[in-house]
Amino acid sequence: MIPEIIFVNKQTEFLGWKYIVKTLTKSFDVVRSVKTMSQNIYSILLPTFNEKDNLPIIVWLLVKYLDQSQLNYEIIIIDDASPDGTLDVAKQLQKIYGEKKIVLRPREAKLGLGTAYIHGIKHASGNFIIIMDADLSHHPKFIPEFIELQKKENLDIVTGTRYLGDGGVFGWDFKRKLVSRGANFLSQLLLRPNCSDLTGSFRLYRKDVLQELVSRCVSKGYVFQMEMIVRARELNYTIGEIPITFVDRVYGQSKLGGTEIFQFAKNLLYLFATT
Ligand SMILES: Nc1nc2c(ncn2[C@@H]2O[C@H](COP(=O)(O)OP(=O)(O)O[C@H]3O[C@H](CO)[C@@H](O)[C@H](O)[C@@H]3O)[C@@H](O)[C@H]2O)c(=O)[nH]1
Ligand SMILES: [Mg+2]
Repeated sequence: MIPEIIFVNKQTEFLGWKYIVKTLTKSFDVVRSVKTMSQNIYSILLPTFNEKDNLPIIVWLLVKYLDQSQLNYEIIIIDDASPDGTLDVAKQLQKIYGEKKIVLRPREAKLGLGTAYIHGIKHASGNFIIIMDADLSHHPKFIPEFIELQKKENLDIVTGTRYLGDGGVFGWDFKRKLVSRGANFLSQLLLRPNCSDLTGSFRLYRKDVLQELVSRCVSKGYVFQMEMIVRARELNYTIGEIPITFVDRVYGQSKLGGTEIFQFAKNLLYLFATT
């Protein structure tokens, strides 16, 4: 009789512990998921046109640096019917990393960089948006720095700058450097935006701020970047700057041509006259 009672007691004791462990594990899970839910979500927009060789590398680097920083994120690829098969590569990446991490939002034709961003924003589920080039000119290692500055100063926008501190440009020929410097100099002179790199396109925005800016922007091409900062200043949004290194692409070609430069000059004068 006595050994039986001891056995029953031992069994209830064991079941009791099992119950406590189970309940604790459940509560930890709840705490963990509440913590993740309250975290920010970052939507990274990658516009692509003929980037089949660059896309796998940039995605790998993004996953590496964002996972390392334990961030919640999604990568939205906006491909404009690239003839080199970029979309097929993007589909393979989606199979590898999953549909939650890699979101595909292709378009039927090459409709321009500015509208590619607008298209991406419509499908973004994050409360912060990161805009960057897909050709490895913008290194994902800078993203955690953008986020840290945004959090520290509670900023609306953080923009990468090639023209402050340790920032710089590598691999461009003299002509391209002149175009970039010239565009920045003229914009600074005419618009006085109080931002050192107006034409750069590596940026972090609060989503609602970006939506507001986009609704006020008239530019469609590369000049879109400059207009966003000018409009942000108009609306008194706060902007921080992080020095970045911009390295010219290894694979493929730049899509910036004479038409884009002409558009830039036209829109610069328009902004000068209207703001
Ligand atoms: N979807 C889509 N993507 C495009 C298009 N045009 C360009 N892209 C993508 O946009 C990114 C930048 O294009 P590049 O052609 O590599 O630009 P860049 O000459 O290197 O110019 C860079 O520097 C300029 C400042 O000096 C920036 O103004 C510009 O945004 C970009 O960062 C790349 O990922 C490219 O595939 C388009 O029409 N549609
Ligand atoms: Mg480029």
